Amino acid sequence: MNLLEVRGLRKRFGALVATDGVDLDVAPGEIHALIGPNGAGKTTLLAQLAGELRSDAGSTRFDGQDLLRLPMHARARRGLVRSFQVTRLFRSLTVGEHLAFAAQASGAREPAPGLLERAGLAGRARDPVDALPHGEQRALEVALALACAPRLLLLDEPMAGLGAQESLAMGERIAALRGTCAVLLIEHDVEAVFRLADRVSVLVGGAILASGPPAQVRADPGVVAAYLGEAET
Ligand SMILES: Nc1ncnc2c1ncn2[C@@H]1O[C@H](COP(=O)(O)OP(=O)(O)OP(=O)(O)O)[C@@H](O)[C@H]1O
Repeated sequence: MNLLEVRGLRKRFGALVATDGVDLDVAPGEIHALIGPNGAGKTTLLAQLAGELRSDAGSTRFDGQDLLRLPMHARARRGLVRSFQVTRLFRSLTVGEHLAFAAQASGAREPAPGLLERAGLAGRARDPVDALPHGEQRALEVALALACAPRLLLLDEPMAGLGAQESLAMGERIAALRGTCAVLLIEHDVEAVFRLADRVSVLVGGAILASGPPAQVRADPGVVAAYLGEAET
């Protein structure tokens, strides 16, 4: 059974149809990448799934349960967790304090053992977030989401703004989650996506153009014409 099943999802902003009847499946433990041109509706779709934006029509089932009326925090408690940028407000708190808050907010008493190591932040628990280099702040964002014990982690461009080395390290950390929690990630770095993902879905004009294993999607003439031709040159 799929962990996430999205059917006919729609979202309109005035006259603009941002999400135009999206069907999407995410299997337990898989790494699923959502790619597509700028303005295709990727962030909007992620916000709808997280419960941050209300959908106009369609259904979203998570672990067999209809999410329609569930607000964001209730979705997070069921294991559908979106990562957010570390806010400026709390930058003087330590890495350990951030993780403790995130764990408590999700109903756990403390962060799972080994979380810092899994996030690539071993030895950083007592450091203020201010002191972390950019790559480690992005790693902390993933760690905060992991502290909420996700079964499906939603990541919006986790490699954006990272250098080549940091980007590779982030990819390895995401790959290490395979099988323990599912990941749905938006990413513009096409090479990273095709290395990392078990399945890739391509969103164009608010609708899914293709979905399948990376090699199949990469060879799809419709995908090449609509996105990859441009993204890979
Ligand atoms: N709150 C909003 N109000 C009005 N229009 C919006 C709003 N949010 C997004 N849009 C529009 O919806 C469309 C989809 O935007 P979205 O940010 O979801 O695309 P995206 O695929 O994530 O793009 P990018 O890759 O550039 O981040 C765009 O035309 C955008 O301008």
